[in-house]
Amino acid sequence: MIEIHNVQKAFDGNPVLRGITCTFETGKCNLLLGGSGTGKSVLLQCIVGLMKPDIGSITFDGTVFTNNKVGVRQEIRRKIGMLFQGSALFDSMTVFENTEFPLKMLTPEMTKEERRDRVEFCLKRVGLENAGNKMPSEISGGMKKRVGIARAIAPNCTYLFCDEPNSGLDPLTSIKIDELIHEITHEYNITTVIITHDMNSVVEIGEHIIFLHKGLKLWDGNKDEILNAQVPELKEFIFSNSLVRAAKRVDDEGGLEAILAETQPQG
Ligand SMILES: Nc1ncnc2c1ncn2[C@@H]1O[C@H](COP(=O)(O)OP(=O)(O)OP(=O)(O)O)[C@@H](O)[C@H]1O
Repeated sequence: MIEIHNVQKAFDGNPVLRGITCTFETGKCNLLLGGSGTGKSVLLQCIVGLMKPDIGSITFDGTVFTNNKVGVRQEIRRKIGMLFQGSALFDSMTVFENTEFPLKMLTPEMTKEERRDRVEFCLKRVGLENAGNKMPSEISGGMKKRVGIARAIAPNCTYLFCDEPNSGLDPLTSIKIDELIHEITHEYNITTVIITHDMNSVVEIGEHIIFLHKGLKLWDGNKDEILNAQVPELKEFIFSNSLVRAAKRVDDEGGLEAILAETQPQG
């Protein structure tokens, strides 16, 4: 479990995080949801230690990360896997080498054979058992995300952070990537945090959702509760999504058949 307590961050006097308190639960997909510029990436960077909050604390499974000794912070960092927005693969390395990279960095005690076994296991787990020799330029966007996931879990991460894992993917591939992240989270009991503004992900894998708006947490709950949330900013966010609007219209206007009948060309 990751506990965030009263985290505040400002740039040049402009507050971006205005006292965020929330928890990310173990073994669940925790979605950090919100529109552009609401502070999701800044919060993520504070959590993984790339940025320092001005005020507040961040605790990983009972160990305080903020302002703790370098050794303690490094130990926590080693348990963090990151799936970056653009996958961030090394173009000059094969899929196998990309996946092996964090093992070389973080677990120098592993032998070459142990690393190979682990990489092969992870690539198989994400459905890329035959792609190890390919270069990033030779694979699709969805495959790149899969390599990113394999690389993140290779060192047996306890915490997995995914920055907009669906960006640049078609809807079907997005669902598959969401499903994979969900399966892995449950299989290995990982605390997964996913930055998103994708309502499809909310519906598919939103086991715990934290809604940010202008640097404040305005709501948290799960996918079954979100459509009934009585927070105007959240409602506005949800219903700005065209699919949700369409679904609501189907509901309001007596089903899809009625809408289709109404929109059929006459004569
Ligand atoms: N290093 C920085 N220096 C100054 N301002 C920053 C910095 N990083 C972020 N900001 C500002 O903080 C605000 C929140 O940015 P952030 O990237 O966290 O938004 P976001 O919710 O992740 O948006 P998006 O979904 O568009 O990525 C923005 O106004 C941004 O310009």
